[in-house]
Amino acid sequence: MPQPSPCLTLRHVRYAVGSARSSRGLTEILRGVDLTARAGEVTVLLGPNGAGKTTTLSCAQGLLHPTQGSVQLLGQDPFRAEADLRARVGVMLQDGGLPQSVQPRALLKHVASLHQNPWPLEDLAERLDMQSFLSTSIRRLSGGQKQRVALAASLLGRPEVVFLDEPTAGLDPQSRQTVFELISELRDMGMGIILTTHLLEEAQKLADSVFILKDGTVVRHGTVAELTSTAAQGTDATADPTRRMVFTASRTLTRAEIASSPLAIELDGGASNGPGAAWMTPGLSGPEQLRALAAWWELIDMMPVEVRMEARTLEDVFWEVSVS
Ligand SMILES: Nc1ncnc2c1ncn2[C@@H]1O[C@H](COP(=O)(O)OP(=O)(O)OP(=O)(O)O)[C@@H](O)[C@H]1O
Repeated sequence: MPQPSPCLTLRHVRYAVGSARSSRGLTEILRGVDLTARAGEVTVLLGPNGAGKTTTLSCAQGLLHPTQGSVQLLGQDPFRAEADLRARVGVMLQDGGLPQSVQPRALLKHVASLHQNPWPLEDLAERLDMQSFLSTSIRRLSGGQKQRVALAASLLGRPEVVFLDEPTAGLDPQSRQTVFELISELRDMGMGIILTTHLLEEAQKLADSVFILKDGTVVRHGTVAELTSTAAQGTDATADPTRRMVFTASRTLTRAEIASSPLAIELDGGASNGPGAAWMTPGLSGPEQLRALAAWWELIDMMPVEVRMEARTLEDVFWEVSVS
């Protein structure tokens, strides 16, 4: 099947702040970002705090001009584009960007009036379960309610591309599910959706394409299946990259014990060493490695509370990238 056309491309985008002449010099925030997002797909940007996600989105939206490299958004340079491009692109403002004294209904009506073929307000409000607070001033809304107002404002113009910076931050599980469903539907309607999130489970469910940033560059990219089936760095070449084993320790492991493990082990998902901590080993090639681990448990006199095999997830890939 032919790939859908790109709605956004970033080629070798560099962005620096400061001045070569000042004592502090130039600080490079983006160090050559390459990224392609396609119409009818959800493209997710992941990365630890400070990786450069927001700066990448700002360059993609034309809010910042790259120091080097090029950006094409719907075939145009967004930094120099005219108003017609703005009407085709939706951007979700963070809470601080919403006018606080206005009611959502008035704000959304105003936004709708700026577009030729807006989404009917009542319909969108119903989809996002917003009817009960359309007439409450934004200042008095909860964080999750404000989040939905911002999302609705970005979608009202039926944009071809929408940028969503952490669209489900602060939402309860039910509202999060509502937003997931809406995003999936918009994708199926052909919208290009570019989003950042710290919720890796959400990224795994929604993403057609994932870009993991670290220190201002893309360190991994691909579909979730591609990322989770690529062997982790430092893994035995014979290991199955799609599987990992997790065991829950009954007590704290000493440094010497960890170093004596026959397979590299890491605390799972940022857990801390202690009783009940989950340790994982990425990729097991066969039962002989499990036997070696069991022999090690016997040697250090530690019987795990739980042992399980799991499919490798996007979260595993994220942690591998974050600690490497
Ligand atoms: N104008 C600026 N001047 C100096 N440093 C900046 C500027 N803008 C961003 N930075 C730095 O660049 C790095 C990347 O910032 P950015 O906001 O793009 O990261 P992020 O991946 O979105 O992080 P988070 O997940 O915390 O939102 C950070 O270390 C930030 O402090």
